[in-house]
Amino acid sequence: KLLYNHKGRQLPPGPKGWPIIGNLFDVPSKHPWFVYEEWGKKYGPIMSMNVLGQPIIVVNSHSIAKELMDRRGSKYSSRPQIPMINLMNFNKANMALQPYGHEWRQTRRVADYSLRPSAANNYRVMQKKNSHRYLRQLIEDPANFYNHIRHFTTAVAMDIAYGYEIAESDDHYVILAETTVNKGTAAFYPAAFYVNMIPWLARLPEWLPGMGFKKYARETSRFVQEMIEAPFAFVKEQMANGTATPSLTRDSLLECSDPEDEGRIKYVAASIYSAGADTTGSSLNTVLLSLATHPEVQKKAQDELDRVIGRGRLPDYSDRDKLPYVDALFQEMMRWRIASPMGATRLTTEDDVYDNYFIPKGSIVQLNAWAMLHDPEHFPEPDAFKPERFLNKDGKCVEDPVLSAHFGFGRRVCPGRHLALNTIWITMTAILHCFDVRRAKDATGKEIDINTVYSDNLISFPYPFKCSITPRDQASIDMIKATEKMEYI
Ligand code: HEM
Repeated sequence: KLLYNHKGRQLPPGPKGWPIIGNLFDVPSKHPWFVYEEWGKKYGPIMSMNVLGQPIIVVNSHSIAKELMDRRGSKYSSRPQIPMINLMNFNKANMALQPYGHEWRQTRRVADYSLRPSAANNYRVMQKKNSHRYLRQLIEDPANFYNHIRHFTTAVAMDIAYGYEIAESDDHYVILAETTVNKGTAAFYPAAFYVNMIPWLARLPEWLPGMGFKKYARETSRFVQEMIEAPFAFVKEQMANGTATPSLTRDSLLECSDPEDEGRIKYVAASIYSAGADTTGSSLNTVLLSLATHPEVQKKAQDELDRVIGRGRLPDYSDRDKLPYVDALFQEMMRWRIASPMGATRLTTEDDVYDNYFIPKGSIVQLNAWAMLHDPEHFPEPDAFKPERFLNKDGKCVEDPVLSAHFGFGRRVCPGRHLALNTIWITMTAILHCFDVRRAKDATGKEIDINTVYSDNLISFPYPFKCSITPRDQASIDMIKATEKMEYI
């Protein structure tokens, strides 16, 4: 019934399923982006599966994703609703989970306005300040880089959202946000809770045996509530006292005329941490991993920085146009390893036909950003790390539109992308300027291998790895130490 519909048209090709269960056992349990990339060679750039009657469409091609998500956005912009996530109210803490419709449009209006490029640029000073603190931490305790990155991305998210400066450790809001987001992401997978696969279980009373998930959801929803409300109340209190510092919450509240926008501002502010901290953190890990595994690329970028900036100061955003190789390296890093290789899942809200294939209303659509950014036709030798692929014959860095796949498509494209790119660029450039990042060595002096395959969590991270991060020279130490007394205006 599902395979042939809408005037006898067929769904896109895909693995042959079984009666009733369909492709239940074909759904990849590990690294789906690799599996779908491989399937693409057999079935083509758009594929389908049917799991217990649920159509799943997988798109490996950038141009097809653009056609469907950009040009036919009204049909492809909703999100599947995950029962446990909604029971926990976690959908209220991350607008990426909101279904398409009037309320999403209103929330998105607030997000787009407050995170637009010119607004994002206002946060550059704060991003620079936090990136400088990270550099100081790398001098003092380089082995702990993973924790420093966590602290850094949380600090940026809380500062942008609420103008709140987090404590060095054991910060109440940070613990709250981390605990909530960890509980939320753990509940995403179909197998995490039975109710995700059998939604009507949610309608049964909590006292019945096997209903423990309802109690868990009720308890977790209290964390979610506090994560959303507590920092928001902090800003309002500061505004009442006249002590609020600039933040997305303060600035949006000052400008908002529609009283209903207050709830939307709260939603967007909470989404900054839940959608922005780990994704940016993954990319900051990629900075270190890609440099440690490609010393020759690192050297070329350092030579350019030394030539353009010299050894007397740290790089700044205004230097960007003069650093084509560094920029090409930045683009290659964002192509080579991806924080969210399968993007965020979509749900279709109307029937559609693409290239004579039928795509029914209610289909889950997965956009394989990994396959798009590793398409050998577009990026020859896709797993090689080659910044040169973005340089033209005059040595200028050329922005490739396919790279946007990293941040999604169309109406639901990541609204935080300008902020994220600003954080990553300023940090990557300062690390290149001040540190040599290398593979760590074992007790015998042999280099320790680094696994460049990332985890298959919702947000994909490198598996824990070791690298050596040492200041390039005394000038590097001086430049970083000088930031302690720097005035940020
Ligand atoms: C390297 C960092 C980041 C990556 C790779 C990333 C990636 C993505 C992707 C792939 C989507 C889904 C887009 C789609 O459905 O087509 C998304 C959505 C979203 N991102 Fe980001 N993101 C990053 C950083 C951020 C930051 C810093 C923020 C907040 C300031 C943010 C806020 C959001 C929000 C709110 C959504 C949901 C948009 C909606 O559903 O309408 N992201 N992001």
